[in-house]
Parts: sequence; structure tokens; C-alpha cells
Amino acid sequence: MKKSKTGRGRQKSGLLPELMAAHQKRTLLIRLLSLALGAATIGQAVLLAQAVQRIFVEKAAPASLIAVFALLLGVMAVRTLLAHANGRIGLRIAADAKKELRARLLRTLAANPLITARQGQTGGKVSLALDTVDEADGYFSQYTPKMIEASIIPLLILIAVFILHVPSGLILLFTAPFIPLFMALIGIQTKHKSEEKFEQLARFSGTFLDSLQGLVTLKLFGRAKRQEREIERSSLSYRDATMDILRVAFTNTFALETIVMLGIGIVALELALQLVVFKNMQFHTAFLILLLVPEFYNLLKNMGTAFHGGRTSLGAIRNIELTLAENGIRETQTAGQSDNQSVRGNTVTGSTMMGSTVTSDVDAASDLGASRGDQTPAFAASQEDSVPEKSFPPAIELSELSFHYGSDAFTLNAGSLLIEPGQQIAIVGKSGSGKTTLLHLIAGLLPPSSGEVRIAGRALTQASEDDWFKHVTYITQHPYIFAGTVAENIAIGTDRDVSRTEIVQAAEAAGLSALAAELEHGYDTIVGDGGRGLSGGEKQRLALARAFLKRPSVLLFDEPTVGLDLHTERILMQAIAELSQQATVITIAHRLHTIRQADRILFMEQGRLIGSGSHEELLDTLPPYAQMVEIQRKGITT
Ligand SMILES: Nc1ncnc2c1ncn2[C@@H]1O[C@H](COP(=O)(O)OP(=O)(O)OP(=O)(O)O)[C@@H](O)[C@H]1O
Repeated sequence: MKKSKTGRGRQKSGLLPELMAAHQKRTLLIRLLSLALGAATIGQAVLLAQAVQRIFVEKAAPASLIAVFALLLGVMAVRTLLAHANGRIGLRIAADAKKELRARLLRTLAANPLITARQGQTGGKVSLALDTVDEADGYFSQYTPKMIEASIIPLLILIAVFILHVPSGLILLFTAPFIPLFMALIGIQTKHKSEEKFEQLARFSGTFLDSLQGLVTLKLFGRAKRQEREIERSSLSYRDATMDILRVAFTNTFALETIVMLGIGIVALELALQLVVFKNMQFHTAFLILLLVPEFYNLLKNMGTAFHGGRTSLGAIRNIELTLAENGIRETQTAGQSDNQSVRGNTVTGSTMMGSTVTSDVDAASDLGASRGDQTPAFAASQEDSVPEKSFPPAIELSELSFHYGSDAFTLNAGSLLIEPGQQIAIVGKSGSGKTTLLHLIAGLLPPSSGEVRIAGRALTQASEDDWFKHVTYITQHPYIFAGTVAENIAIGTDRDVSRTEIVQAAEAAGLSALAAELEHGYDTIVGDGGRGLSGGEKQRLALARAFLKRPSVLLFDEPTVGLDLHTERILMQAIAELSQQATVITIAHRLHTIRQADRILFMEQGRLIGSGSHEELLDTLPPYAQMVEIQRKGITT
């Protein structure tokens, strides 16, 4: 039932009308200014024709024309100002529309990062949010104002010419439709081509970023040359798509110029015949018409150029709309309502907590789930359904839980299970058995394909995302370290303001104080991208320090597979043990020591939860578990 409320219902209205609806006042202003611009254009031509008539035909003294020239200058200045104002309003609309598009894209991509990460390449998404959104600019800054101008000013000029001389008016009336007709034909062609161009650009950006990130791996495996050829092929496809559009654009310009030249030529010929042969027209009238006609055609021609740019922009907007629709996110917020705050809010929350795993956009998350058809929403849209505070640490219940990455991809069947509040759970199993997938489902990072995860008796899909994530910390094997100081990176653990003392205490509890003492600037040392590097163990301790600040009631932990030194391992274990005093801890466990310590062990095999119980129980009842323990004892890794 919810599905109809999400994207699909509103999608019919389209992204573009939604964006433009927020700028009705501005478009009305452009219309009024265009009306004034039309009057100024005609006024300028009238004054110029009068000046020429007085000087060259009536041989009047230049001094007697001072008032006319002053008026002419005034009208020209007004015309320039009006044109400038129209341009500025167009730019404002474009700036707001682009901000809104980027905000929507960010909300969409951050709504469920795990699902987003699976679809398409990162470089392609970056290109979409940067280049494609920039390309959409033309529609708002050029196309819209020019189209409005072209629908008003030429009409005013046409009326003026009809009043002055009906045959000239008729020539304009019959030649003018060729321009929009031609544009429509070209437009049909360019829309498809520009969509193709953006696809090529996204593909090129994706290949490029991917190669850049994996450069070392490519070199080590001797694949650099091959990848170079792939980038070359990808960039050539993009070039071809761009050249195709340019070819159409040049043909378009040539054809438009020809139509305009022919139109002006026919009117000029007709005027010359009236003036010289039939002698039934005054010079002033003929000259005035001759001044107005190029203005008429130029406006239509500009509309043609803007139309071409507009089609390219439409391709860009269409691509953005498709991405938004694919992810099922449609926002109720309009361009006028959005502000920097909302963008920043989403980006920061989406990327800071738990190393880029959560977002605060509740609507977005719920829409996402609904739109995927086979999957329930990750979280409830309403804040009212939150689990009561007193229920934390909560009982976590899996009910006929299953998940599949794709129709014939890996399927996880966890069945039903109850995790009591405060229990220490170890998930074990061979590599690829589905341990991480199960943890992601429990964390609410993946929406179940069927069944549900219940937190304190309430389905996670019914809980508020914000409320749930407030209580959870997920420490992955490779926690993300942001570019910033050690202190800033620890402070990310909580959204409240924390004192330096709290940060230092959290760092001490996580066994990070010795490292801080060794660093040149202590807790103020810059780490992360562009800063000092940290080892895997140090990163995990930093993530634990974040957890100490947050004091979660559900701690999800992916134990490192690669060997940590005994000292680091002990620190990590002590810290986890301390955090676990007030929390339910679910660990993907690789070490026998961790496994044995757990209250309950969940044993995964090929996506199925085949056993659950204490170490002793499983040793007695589950041969694959006993076998795994035996292998571990002998020191053979699985
Ligand atoms: N995004 C994805 N799309 C499709 N399949 C995936 C995706 N992520 C994981 N898988 C597949 O799901 C299966 C389970 O993966 P998962 O990461 O849950 O296993 P795991 O038990 O945690 O493995 P490991 O111990 O090696 O981390 C694997 O076969 C994996 O290839």
C-alpha cells in the first residue's frame, strides 16, 4: 500500500515540473521583464528610424535631434538592463535547481549506502552529481529565459510589423514556423544523443576512478597496460558521443542562419519593391520594418540555440531522474525549500557515523525499500514508531529472515532466532558463508528480502532509523578514518558536544593513549586522507574510542582476520569486554578465544544458519563446528 505513496505516484509529474514549480514567481518576473524588453526593442527601433529619417531624408540639423538621441540612449540602457535582469534570474533558478538536484542525489545515494554501493561505479556517481548536474544548468539559466523571451517579444514585433505593413507581417508569419519546426526535428535527435553522452561520461569516470583506486593492484598483477587500453576505449566512446552532438549543433546553427538570412532577404526585397518600384511606402516605415525584422529572427534563432542547449540539459536531467527513480527516492521538498543545511546534514551524518554506514534521511530510506519491490523498507518513515529507551539493550529477534543480493546471487536464510538483551553472540563460519550479510541485516543496513528483524519486539522496518542507529555501533575490520585530527575522529562517535577530557578518556579506554603520546601533536595529529597513516589495529582502536564515547547498547564487531600482535589483541578484547557490560555484542568471530567466550555461537554454512548454541553444545551436536574448531586448534586457517 505504501508503494503508491512513494516515487511512482509522484513520478508522473516528473522531476523537471517539480523543480520549476518552485520558481513560479521568478518565471512570472521573467515574463513581465520580457514584455518590457519587447516594448524597449520596438521603442529603440522607432527612435532609430526617426533619427535616420530626420537626418538623411528631412536633412534636419543634428542639434534638433538631441532629445531623440537622449531618449534613444535611455531606451538602449533600459533594454540592456532588462536583458541582464532576465539573465540573472535564469542564473538564480539554475543555481537553486542544481543545489536541489545535488541534495536529492546525495540523499538518494546516502539513503542506503550498501545497496547504492552495489549499483554502478563510484566514479559514475561522482560524475552524475558533479558534471551531469552542471550540464543541467543550461535548461534553467539559458533555455527557460530565452524560451519565455522568444514566446513574447517576437509576438510584439509581429504585431508592430502587421500594423506598419501587412505583407511584411505575412512574410514573417509564414517563415517563422520553420525555425521551431526545424528545432523540433533536431531536438528529437539530440535528446537521445545527449543521454548517450552522459552515459558514456559516467562510464568513463567510473573506469577512470576505479583504475586510479586500484593502481597498485593493477601494477602488481601486470594489468596496467590492459587497463590503459580500457580507459582509452572508454574515453574515445565519450569523445565520439560528444562529437556527434557537436555535429548536430553545427548543422543546427547553419540551418538556422540560412532560414534567418532567407527570411530577412525576402522582407528586404519586398520592401525595396514597395519603396522603389511601386513607390507606395515611406522610407521611415520601410526602415523601421527593416530594423525590426532581424530582431524578430534573431530572437527565434537564439531560441533555437537555447533549445539545442536545453535538449542537452534535458538529457542530463533525465539521467538524474532515472537514478533517483531507480533508487526509489522522491523527495517532497522543493527547490525553494531546500537549503545548504539539508545537504550538509545528510552528507555528514551519512558519512561519519560508523564509517559511512548510516543516514538520517528517514523518508529516503523508507522509500528506497518500498520501491525495490522484493524488499521491505529498511526503516519506518515515522519517528513515532521508535523503540522505547528503556528497552535498550534490546532483545533482537530474527523471524524467518532471508536475503538475496540478486535473483540468482547469494541467498541467506537465517531462519528464526532470539538474542537476549546483553548476550554475547559470535557468528562463525567459513569465508563467504554469509556472516557479514547477517550482521548487515541485523544492523538494518540491508533490508530483508523476507521475514524481519525485531528489536525489543518491534520490527526494525517499523523503527525509526535515527533512533535505532543512536543505540548501535558497528566496528568493521577497516573502520573509516576521516581527514582530520585524532580527537576529531574520536568525537565523530557521538553527535553531542564532547570535551577534550571525554575524548582522552575514551581513547584511554580503547588503548589509544600510548599511540597519542608517541604522535608529534598528540590528539591533534592529522590522520586519514592526506594525514598520517594508521595501522589496522590502530584504526580499530580509534573506532573503539568512538564507541566508548557513544556507549552503544548494541555493539556489532567484525573481528580482524589478519593477525594482530598479542598486545593489540588483548587491548581490543578488554575494550570490547568493557563495552559489552551494558550492551548486546554480536561479533563475527575468527579467534577461538572469542568464540569460546561467547554466550552463544551462530554457525553459518553456505548462507544458512545451521547451528546455534554454546561452544560445548555445538562441539557435541554439530560436526562441521567441531571440525572448524579442530582446524583452528591445529592452527590451520579456513
Ligand atoms: N554486494 C554483493 N552482491 C552480491 N553478492 C555479494 C555481495 N556481497 C557479498 N556477496 C556474496 O554473498 C556471500 C556472503 O558474503 P559475506 O560477506 O556475507 O560472507 P562472509 O561469511 O562474511 O565472508 P568473509 O568471512 O570472507 O568476510 C558471498 O558469496 C559473497 O560473494
